[in-house]
Amino acid sequence: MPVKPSARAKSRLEVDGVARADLARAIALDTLAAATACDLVAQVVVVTADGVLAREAATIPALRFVPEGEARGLDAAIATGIAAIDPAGRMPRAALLGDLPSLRPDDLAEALRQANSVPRGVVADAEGTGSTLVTAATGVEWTSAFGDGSLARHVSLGCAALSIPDASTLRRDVDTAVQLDAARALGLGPRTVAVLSA
Ligand SMILES: Nc1nc2c(ncn2[C@@H]2O[C@H](COP(=O)(O)OP(=O)(O)OP(=O)(O)O)[C@@H](O)[C@H]2O)c(=O)[nH]1
Ligand SMILES: C[C@H](OP(=O)(O)O)C(=O)O
Repeated sequence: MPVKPSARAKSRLEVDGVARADLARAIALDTLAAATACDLVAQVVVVTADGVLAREAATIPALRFVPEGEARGLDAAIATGIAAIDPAGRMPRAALLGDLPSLRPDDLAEALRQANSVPRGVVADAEGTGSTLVTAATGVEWTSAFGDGSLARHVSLGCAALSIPDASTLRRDVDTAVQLDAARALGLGPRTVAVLSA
């Protein structure tokens, strides 16, 4: 999971009375907590340069932090994480965006179960244009092309679009206040709720 330093993250997320960096970090922490609670996940690896996030995540079990180093941008950060844990592709790997504050472990498990039967997989975001999860099976070289309109790019890289319900919490990434409202309707994680109600 790539996580941008909170001071620079979620530039489009304006919520009255809430510090954007605190909200961005809480969203990332809720996403991390859900991923670590997923039965099909052996290890969650976070690639970040955000030291505060690393400290606050100390209460979440079994996380591994990889420094971002010289890598620049989302795909480079993911590639750094993959290289740190499994450069030869000896196990199935997945990149999960860190801005899914409603994520439920079972929704991630459903996608990973489906991913087991394809060489590469992708989960579309709720709008149907971006991506929230990209997977690669054992022995398949890692590649990702996140960013605006990434779903089509991932499909052209050979990722099968996984069949995940529209309302799955795995599809609800949050960049704007409108998307945060949509996430709230699915049920936000406790850290995000705490920041919003402080
Ligand atoms: N480590 C790392 N993570 C990134 C980087 N860019 C984006 N991410 C993470 O990738 C996920 C999706 O990020 P975006 O929605 O594209 O970026 P954002 O900064 O959160 O939001 P915007 O300001 O709206 O672009 C989030 O978990 C981000 O924290 C990066 O350069 N490095
Ligand atoms: C990263 C990007 O999503 P965003 O969060 O920028 O909408 C994507 O869909 O690949």
